[in-house]
Amino acid sequence: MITPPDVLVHSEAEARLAGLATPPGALGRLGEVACWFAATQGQVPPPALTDVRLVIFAGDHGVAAHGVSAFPSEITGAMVRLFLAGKAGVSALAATHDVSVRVLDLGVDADLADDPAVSPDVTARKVRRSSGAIHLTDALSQEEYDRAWQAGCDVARDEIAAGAQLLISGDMGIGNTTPAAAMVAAALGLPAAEVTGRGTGIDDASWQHKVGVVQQALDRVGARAQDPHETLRALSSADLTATTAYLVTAAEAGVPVLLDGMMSVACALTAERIAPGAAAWFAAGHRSTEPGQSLALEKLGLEPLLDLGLRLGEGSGAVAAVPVLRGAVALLRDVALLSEVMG
Ligand SMILES: Cc1cc2ncn([C@H]3O[C@H](COP(=O)(O)O)[C@@H](O)[C@H]3O)c2cc1C
Ligand SMILES: O=C(O)c1cccnc1
Repeated sequence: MITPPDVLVHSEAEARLAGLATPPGALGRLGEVACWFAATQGQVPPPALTDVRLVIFAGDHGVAAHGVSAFPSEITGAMVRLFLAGKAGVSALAATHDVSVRVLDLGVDADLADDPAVSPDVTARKVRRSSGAIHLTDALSQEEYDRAWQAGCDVARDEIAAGAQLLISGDMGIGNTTPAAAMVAAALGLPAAEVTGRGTGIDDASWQHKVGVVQQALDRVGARAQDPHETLRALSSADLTATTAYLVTAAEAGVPVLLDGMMSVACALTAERIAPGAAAWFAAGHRSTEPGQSLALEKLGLEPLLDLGLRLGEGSGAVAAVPVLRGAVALLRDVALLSEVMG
């Protein structure tokens, strides 16, 4: 069981919120998320939110070759290069909101280590080239699983040691909404049709096919999906396993996480299965268009800060929510108390 954020500090934060020179409740969800952040920092008023770190977990998925995505796997490696060049969607948001970006290749099909523009720390923890096609075979061997898990733990510890006040997980991997859907179905005991979305934008016929693939994966794994580690090994991938380990490690270390879309939240749901109580350290950045993401958030008891119709991934929805959280923290820190104003 994970130790939750400090309950006494949370009450103290609520008392300060109630005393601010604002009508009671006027700050709505901003007030709630500010109190949550204060509790994670163990301090009222909380420190200003300055050090926010995004780690993008990249990897390819064997299932992508089976008609589940609108795009080919070659995009994954190309996007990793674009993150490193600071030119992807999430790069623009992260630069605007002062969020650092680190990219980790756990299982990209392309051999990025050959590229002089890719620094060795990006590829140092690579587990394999492309995880297994989950409807036909387990995503990872036990040995690969252990290495992916360790990589996620290590990168979280690294970012925490470097001063992270808040962590974000991002994803890059064509086809990854398929394993993420399988992870949510396994956790919630739901059929594939309820959790499967359109990912990069597939048509009706491809969606029907994708539902069949997710269901085939669930049927193949059977009762093994009752175990969260087996769920990851059989139904996820190197990148999603590392993401889950990163989230568990953050919660164990008492560092809060702002969750992103389908992949981030599927991993958060799995992290909660592995380490009950972990979700108390998570806040939801945004609501994605993937149905499985909303179902998983509901199960975790998390209400997203933003609902913008985003379906990009990369950590973009969480990074877009950083200024909202920063503003909430500033309100709890910097607004005068009504008692002071009234003398
Ligand atoms: C150019 C491009 C950039 C992306 N950035 C994130 N994704 C997102 O889309 C993919 C998941 O959707 P699906 O399961 O349908 O393949 C992942 O790579 C995810 O990170 C992208 C996808 C594309 C095409
Ligand atoms: O929910 C997401 O993050 C998402 C949705 C579609 C494609 N890529 C990511």
